[in-house]
This record gives sequence, structure tokens and C-alpha cells, in this order.
Amino acid sequence: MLSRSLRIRSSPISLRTSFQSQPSVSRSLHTGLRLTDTRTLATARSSSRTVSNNFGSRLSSITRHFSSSSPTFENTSPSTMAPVEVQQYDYIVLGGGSGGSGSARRAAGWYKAKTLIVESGRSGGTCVNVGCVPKKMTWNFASINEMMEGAKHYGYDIPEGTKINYKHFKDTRDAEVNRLNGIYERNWNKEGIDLIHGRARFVEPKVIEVGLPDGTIARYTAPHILIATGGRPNLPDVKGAEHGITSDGFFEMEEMPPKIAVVGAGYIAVELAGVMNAVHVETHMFIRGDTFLRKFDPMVQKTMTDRYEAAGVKMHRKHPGFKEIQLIRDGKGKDKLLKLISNDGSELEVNEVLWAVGRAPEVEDLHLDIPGVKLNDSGHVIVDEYQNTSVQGVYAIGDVTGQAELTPVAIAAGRHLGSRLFGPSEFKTAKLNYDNIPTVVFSHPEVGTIGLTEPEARERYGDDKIKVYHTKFTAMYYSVMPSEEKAKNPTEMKIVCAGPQEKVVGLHILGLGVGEMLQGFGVAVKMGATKADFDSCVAIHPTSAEELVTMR
Ligand SMILES: Cc1cc2nc3c(=O)[nH]c(=O)nc-3n(C[C@H](O)[C@H](O)[C@H](O)COP(=O)(O)OP(=O)(O)OC[C@H]3O[C@@H](n4cnc5c(N)ncnc54)[C@H](O)[C@@H]3O)c2cc1C
Ligand SMILES: NC(=O)C1=CN([C@@H]2O[C@H](COP(=O)(O)OP(=O)(O)OC[C@H]3O[C@@H](n4cnc5c(N)ncnc54)[C@H](OP(=O)(O)O)[C@@H]3O)[C@@H](O)[C@H]2O)C=CC1
Ligand SMILES: N[C@@H](CCC(=O)N[C@@H](CSSC[C@H](NC(=O)CC[C@H](N)C(=O)O)C(=O)NCC(=O)O)C(=O)NCC(=O)O)C(=O)O
Repeated sequence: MLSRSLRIRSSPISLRTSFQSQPSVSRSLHTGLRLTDTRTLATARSSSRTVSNNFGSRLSSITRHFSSSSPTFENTSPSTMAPVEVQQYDYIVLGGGSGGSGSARRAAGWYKAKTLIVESGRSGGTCVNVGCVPKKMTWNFASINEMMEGAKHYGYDIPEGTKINYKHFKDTRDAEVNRLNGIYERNWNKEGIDLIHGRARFVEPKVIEVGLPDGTIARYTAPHILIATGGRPNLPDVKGAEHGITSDGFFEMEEMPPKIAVVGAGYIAVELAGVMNAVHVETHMFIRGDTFLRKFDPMVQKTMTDRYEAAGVKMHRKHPGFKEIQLIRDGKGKDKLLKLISNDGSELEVNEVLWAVGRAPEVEDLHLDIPGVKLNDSGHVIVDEYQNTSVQGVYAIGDVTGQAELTPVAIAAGRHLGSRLFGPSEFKTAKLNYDNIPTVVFSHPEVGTIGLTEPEARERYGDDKIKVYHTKFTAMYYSVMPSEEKAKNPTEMKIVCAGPQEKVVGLHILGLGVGEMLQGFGVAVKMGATKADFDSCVAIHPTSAEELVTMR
């Protein structure tokens, strides 16, 4: 539906004309290193590249909303650029998100490395500001409405039309995020980590430069530099796409739109569509395939897509893509009106469009060409199993590497790296094992998964080596509800086993509470549990989880 390349645009806070006539900055460091900067805008722009994404779609990345308060290099005119001293650290961490924070705290807090974090936006990164934290809080908010609707079947007299004060919730959520921003900065401070707010870029292979809020620049060097700059949401190359929002904009909404279109079929699309549907926003999902969550086990794909449809989400399956988004009326919430024109000519008017079509690594104004850090075809930083980039002494972790884009993954990889670089000799080979990472989609209901999907397991081990255990049932919570409600709310589980020992190589669960259920089973799978090990654990009755140890 869209053309075949991913164009990563320079963001508005990338280098502009102030560097065109920038004089050479040449100075000696107390380390004996001599720095030269003769770079011009042309060099800056050359870091903007055209690459293909996994889905063959043409997309452009947009600036994260909270970065608008960041200092920009545009403020830095040549005349204000007095020679700057290059300050020396043991460890420079670019990005104070989950991975950067985790790594810096390990290096400084545990091993006393002199550490600097450079953060261009709000401390805590995506997870705290526009990811896991506000998302999970919103999921809780929506789940309460689902509970209230269920409550009438238990005899509670919940008045029809109970009002939801979204603005109240949004303000409370914002306050919690602000509180966490402060906690992050206080933790860094307690652990002796220096924090600079500004946007970093390389000016020499081991020297980075940061535009400061007062318009000056600062330079820093270290033998170890970590790239932990994360990612940002993509916008598709559709005429008028900018009239819609991404997940960043979702968290800025002051009121829920009465009718929304969600485009995409991954974690974010499914989670945010689920939230809105649960609070009775008319939610349309536009997906390219027949199901969403297409990287998950087929059981999850089918049951969850059907379940969303049964719960009221208007699914537009096999959608051919959009030709144009027209802004009919500017405004907020119900006052905003957009017309979506699809490639097949069909039209739909909605109050908002949420693009959830993947994320791009945040690399383009880092000038990674200066140290020579290599990127892959999707623009992610290439790393080996120890998070080393192609350049000695430069490392990358988290979303910027495109490896399992999850907060605990970024934190764990960052901590291992901190231990490896600055810890005692027993950590010299410390690294994160990326096998069997458990993950939960906070959909309605949740989905949990670890290990291989059934097709992946069949492919890896061969059909004759695979045994699959499967169950689908109505959780007791729904037992008081009419049969059509029960049918709409399945709980489903699949255990994929390999070899004569029936080692559990994949576990896929969906239903109420599975998000909390998976962590413990994840430990078992990580330890190499077999089906017999599962069965040897006595069931906890009555729970949904007990089905996992009693399956036949
Ligand atoms: C809507 C949403 C929901 C999510 N929900 C979950 C969830 O429930 N569970 C889960 O595990 N994961 C979730 N994730 C994913 C999770 O947020 C990321 O995997 C995680 O934040 C990645 O951490 P990171 O350190 O790699 O990057 P980030 O947390 O993105 O941190 C990168 C930081 O670098 C800064 N930066 C960028 N460029 C520069 C520069 N040039 N100079 C200085 N600083 C720079 C950015 O401002 C940012 O603060 C979610 C993501 C989204 C978008
Ligand atoms: N609960 C959690 O732990 C969460 C984790 N995350 C992390 O953040 C990552 C990013 O999330 P997300 O942005 O949802 O990315 P995902 O990679 O999960 O999904 C991207 C989706 O975009 C769809 N897509 C891509 N291009 C287009 C297009 N042009 N038109 C229509 N659809 C398109 C793809 O659909 P198709 O199926 O057709 O290919 C795919 O489903 C996740 O992979 C996850 O690692 C995010 C949120 C929650
Ligand atoms: N898991 C519980 C606890 C939530 C929690 O961990 N809250 C975090 C912030 S939100 S999430 C932000 C995320 N934290 C985590 O993922 C928690 C880390 C885990 N406890 C561990 O030690 O591994 C992160 O990016 N961490 C980077 C870092 O650790 O440096 C916190 O710091 N709370 C302090 C408070 O409330 O007082 C829950 O979901 O309820």
C-alpha cells in the first residue's frame, strides 16, 4: 500500500545553519587528545539516510513531543561559541531512559565510575514519560470501567451512564510521571552521576558535544561511551498524516475523542485501541493483515483479534492503506474532525487518528559517522552479544539497537554492560542472554508469551518432535455472566513442548491476570522446565493459572 523505503527525516532539533559557518574549533585536552571540528551542515545532513524497514513501508520518524523543551544547536551561533574545555569522564551515557539509567547507576553506584548522563528530553526516557508507566496507568483506568460493567452481574447497582472524568485521570497520571522524573534525577544525584540536559552528538570519535540551555556548548570525552538514545514513533508517508497523533500525542490528549481510528497491529495499536474501546470510545482498527499481533502465536492472533471485534472494536482487516487524511475541523476531542480516505476510495470521519505503525531508532543527529558506528538496514545500531558497536569503546543498548524493545531488556543489558566495563574480573564476560524473554501485551484481556510460537517450534525442531497442549475455558470470574458475555471473554493457553522430555519451548496465555502469571512461569521456562516439571507443581485452586499445571 505504501512505497518501499523508510525515510528518516532530520528532526527540527537537528543541526541547522548555525553550523554552516562554524569556525574550526581546535584545542588540546588535558588527556593530550587534540580535537578538531570542521564539520558543516552538509556533514550534518549526510547523516540523514534512506533505509528499508521490515514491512517495506515508507515511513518518516517524528520528533518526540517532550523534546521541544530541549536546548537546540540552533541557539548556538558561531559568535557565542567560545572555545570549550573538554571534560573527562570514565563513562558517558547518551540518553537517560531505562537502559542508560540502568547502566549509569550500575557503573557509578556500584563501581564508582565517573559517569555522565546526557539527556535531551525528560529524565526516565520513553518508559516513564510516554511508554510503560502512563500506558499501564491508562490500562488500569480502563480496566476499572470493565470491572464496573461486570459488577452489575454480581448484583452491584452501578448507575447507567456513570461519568468518567478523563481530565482528572490525565492530571493525576501527569503528576505521577513528574514525580518519577524527580526520583530518577535524585537517584542519579545520590549515586554521584552528573546529568546534562541537552542533545548530544559526536564531534570526534571519543568526544561528544552538547548544546546547553544557555546557548553555549559543552564537550565531554570518555574511554567508554554508551549510546542509549532509544527510539521514536513513525509517521507513515500518507498525505495529511501529520493531522493525526502517535503514542506520544496520545498521552497529551486532554479528553478522549468520541471516535478514533487506530492504524497498526502491534503492541501499541492493540494496547491503546483496547483502552479506548473499554471506555466506550468508538474505536476503529485498521490492520494490513487478517489479524493483529502477527509476530505472536496464531492462537493469540486469532482469539485476540476476534475478541476485540466481539468487544466492539470495528476491525478493518486487510486494509489497503490510506490515500489521504483531511483535516475537516481543527480542535480537541469531539471538536476535531478528520476525514480518512482509503486507497480503495472508502471514507470515514473520525475525531482522531492514532498512528501505531512501529518505531524508529533515535540516531540521526548523533553523527555516528564520526566515530564510524555501523547501522543495519533498519537504521538500528549494530551490536555484538556484549553490546559492543563496530567501534572500540562505543556501546549501544536498548531500543536504539532494535533488540527486544522492552524496558527490562534495556535495563538488564545496561547493568550487565556497566558490570563488564567497571566491575571486578568475574564480570568481564557479563552479558544479557536474549533467549526466552517473557513479554506481556496489556490488551483487554492481557496476553503473555515466552519462547517460540508453535510454527517457530515446528520449524526449529520438526513436526514430529513437537507436542502442543492447549486449553480454552471461561474463567470463574465470568461464571455469573450471560452466555454471550462468557463467549466474548475466553481464557486460552498453549504449552509448546519439544523432544522426548517435552521441554517447554513456548508458552502462550491470554485472559484475566495473565500479565502477573507469566513472570513465575518465565523463571521455570528459563530453567529449562519440562511439561512433567509443570505437572509436578500442585495446582492452586481456583485460579486460571492452575490450568497450566494440569493440562492434558
Ligand atoms: C507506548 C509505549 C508503551 C510501552 N510499554 C511498555 C511496557 O509495558 N513494557 C515494556 O517493557 N516496554 C514498554 N515499552 C517499550 C519501552 O518503553 C522501551 O523499550 C524502553 O523505554 C527503551 O529504553 P531505552 O533506554 O532504550 O530508550 P528510551 O527509554 O527511549 O531512552 C532514550 C533517551 O535518550 C534520549 N535521547 C535521544 N537522543 C538523544 C541525544 N542525541 N542526546 C541526549 N539524549 C538523547 C531521549 O530523550 C530518551 O530519554 C513501551 C513503549 C511505548 C512507546
Ligand atoms: N507491553 C509492552 O511490553 C509494550 C512494548 N512495546 C515495545 O515497543 C515496540 C514498538 O511498538 P509498536 O510501535 O506497536 O511496534 P510493533 O513492532 O509491535 O508493531 C508495529 C506494527 O505496525 C504495523 N505497520 C507497520 N507499517 C505499517 C503501515 N504502513 N500501515 C499499517 N500498519 C503498519 C505492523 O503491522 P503488520 O502486522 O501488518 O506488519 C506492526 O503490527 C514493540 O515492538 C515492543 O517491543 C510497546 C508497547 C507495549
Ligand atoms: N514493578 C512494580 C514497581 C514499579 C516501579 O518499578 N516503579 C519505578 C518507576 S516506573 S518504571 C521505570 C523503570 N523501572 C523499572 O523497570 C523497575 C526496575 C526494577 N525494579 C529493577 O530493579 O530491575 C526504569 O526505566 N528504570 C531505570 C532504572 O532502574 O535506572 C520506580 O522507580 N518507582 C520509584 C517509586 O515509585 O518510588 C509495579 O509495576 O508496580
